[in-house]
Amino acid sequence: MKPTISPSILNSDIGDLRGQLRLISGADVAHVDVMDNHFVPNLTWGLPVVEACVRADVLPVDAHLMIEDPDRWAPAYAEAGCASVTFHAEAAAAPIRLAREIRRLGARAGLGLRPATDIAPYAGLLGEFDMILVMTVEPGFGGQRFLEPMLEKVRRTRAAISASGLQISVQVDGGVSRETIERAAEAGADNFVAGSAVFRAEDAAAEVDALRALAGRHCH
Ligand SMILES: O=C(CO)[C@@H](O)[C@H](O)COP(=O)(O)O
Ligand SMILES: [Co+2]
Repeated sequence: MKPTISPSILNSDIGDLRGQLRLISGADVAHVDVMDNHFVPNLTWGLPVVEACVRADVLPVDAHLMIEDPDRWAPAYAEAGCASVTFHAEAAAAPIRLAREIRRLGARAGLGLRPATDIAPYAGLLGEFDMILVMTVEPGFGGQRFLEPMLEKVRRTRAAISASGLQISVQVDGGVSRETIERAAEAGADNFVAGSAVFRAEDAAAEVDALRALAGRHCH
């Protein structure tokens, strides 16, 4: 699979949302983190800001919902025009029904896994999803250190997908940088969320290109 780079706008200057999205227009997708201060101990924004990202029409929008009760809230993000909507396995009451609803509304469905959540119980559900998100930090904040033990989970996730014969993306999110992206790609990830690595770089566009090139050495 060709590597795709999804900068997270979590730590960008969102007072200038459109400008920040233009800065990363050479990326593949804009990753937008929705946090509700319940599922994670942090609060960001909700549907209006995500709609503004979609309306800016710079990049497809990947909504990462770190919220309780995604069964209730996630469909609205698909209706808003997000290219993909990821909800967390730990929070969903009816993940299959929710994934089908997201797809019916025209978005790709993603299943997010906290570091402590294994892929094995969800292996039978892979066909319901377009993307599996392996969190490589504890969700809630940008700028954290990449959790190396998650590489093993990325490997097992990719192996389960290969065994199923399906074409499903493996996304890694958290601490992805020039230092870590190659190991994540080698383990089987093909979609890379990078927040601080991109927005703290002097040249965000060049950083996106550099990350893509490094991942491309390992993605097939
Ligand atoms: O979902 C999250 C955090 O919970 C991420 O999308 C972060 O925003 C990524 O930021 P960096 O770790 O790349 O700084
Ligand atoms: Co995220």
